[in-house]
Amino acid sequence: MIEAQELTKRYGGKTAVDGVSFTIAPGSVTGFLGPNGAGKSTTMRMIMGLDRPTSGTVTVNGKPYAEHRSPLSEAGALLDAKAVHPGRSARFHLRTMAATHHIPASRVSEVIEMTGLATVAGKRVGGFSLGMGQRLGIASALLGDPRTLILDEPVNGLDPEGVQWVRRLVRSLAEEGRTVFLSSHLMSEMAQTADQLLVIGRGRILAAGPVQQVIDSVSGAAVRVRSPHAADLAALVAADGAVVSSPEPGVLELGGIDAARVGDIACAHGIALHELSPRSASLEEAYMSLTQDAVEYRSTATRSTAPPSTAASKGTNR
Ligand SMILES: Nc1ncnc2c1ncn2[C@@H]1O[C@H](COP(=O)(O)OP(=O)(O)OP(=O)(O)O)[C@@H](O)[C@H]1O
Repeated sequence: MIEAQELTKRYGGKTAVDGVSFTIAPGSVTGFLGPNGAGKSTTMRMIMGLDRPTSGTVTVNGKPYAEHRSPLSEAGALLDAKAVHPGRSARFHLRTMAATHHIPASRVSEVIEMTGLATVAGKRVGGFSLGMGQRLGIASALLGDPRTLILDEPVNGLDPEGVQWVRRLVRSLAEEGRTVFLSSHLMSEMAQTADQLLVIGRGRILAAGPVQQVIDSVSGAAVRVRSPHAADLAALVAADGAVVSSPEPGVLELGGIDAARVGDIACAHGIALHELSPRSASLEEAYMSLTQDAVEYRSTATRSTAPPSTAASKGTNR
């Protein structure tokens, strides 16, 4: 369990995290989403006691992380996969961590197996690919068999098999009752992996809750209907409070009403329906809509009409 109360972090004049309060519950995977610079890494570092809050508090399993007697069994984190001495082997790195935290060496072998590092565990970390570095970071996070896992971009650099592996791993850790809090920029991945979402923009919480609830809160439930009597139906559902639009003759797109209510109204008035489909936005659409005012670094549009030699205009960061 992670609990933040009015958590704030300022760097000079820059407010990276601005009075956020949230609870990350055990037994589920909570996805942490937000544009570049939104404050995700800063929040995660404060949870792990690596950055001191300017004000507010954050606890892990009931206490500030640094106050736990065996912190690695309370929370394990992957925050910066590159933060390992490049001259050390993966096994040496994990053994050193284990020795300083009274974790048995047998656990080092276990996490090496769990993370698929067995064939490279004796090699220098400096020669690792991005994906191997991520696996080592996840192995380090798992070393203390922690009740809470905090993973910043864990699938970054992993191949599709690795991405699936992370998904299965975090799901099974949550099913064991652990708290799993992870960030990712891959919306499709998040939609498949997370149960809950916390969306942050410019240091503030934009949305929080179960994935579908967050999507519906942004896009609203919508229903598509096809009927030979679309105009009659439009008048009836509008009188019931629905927002009606008609993208083509005979087709209605309705907001503010659910499919069951539309079906009941049509039935009560003897109106035939040829299609009645609830529609939901994708997580990506909901995310874009939620964060549109909170994006700090926006790409310029690529001009599709430019000749091939100039069409590859690069997104520029402000
Ligand atoms: N040590 C620091 N000193 C000054 N400013 C910082 C520092 N760390 C972060 N910031 C600023 O705080 C804001 C939040 O940064 P943070 O790294 O937490 O965002 P993020 O959501 O993790 O972004 P990304 O998705 O790009 O990793 C940014 O504007 C960043 O430039």
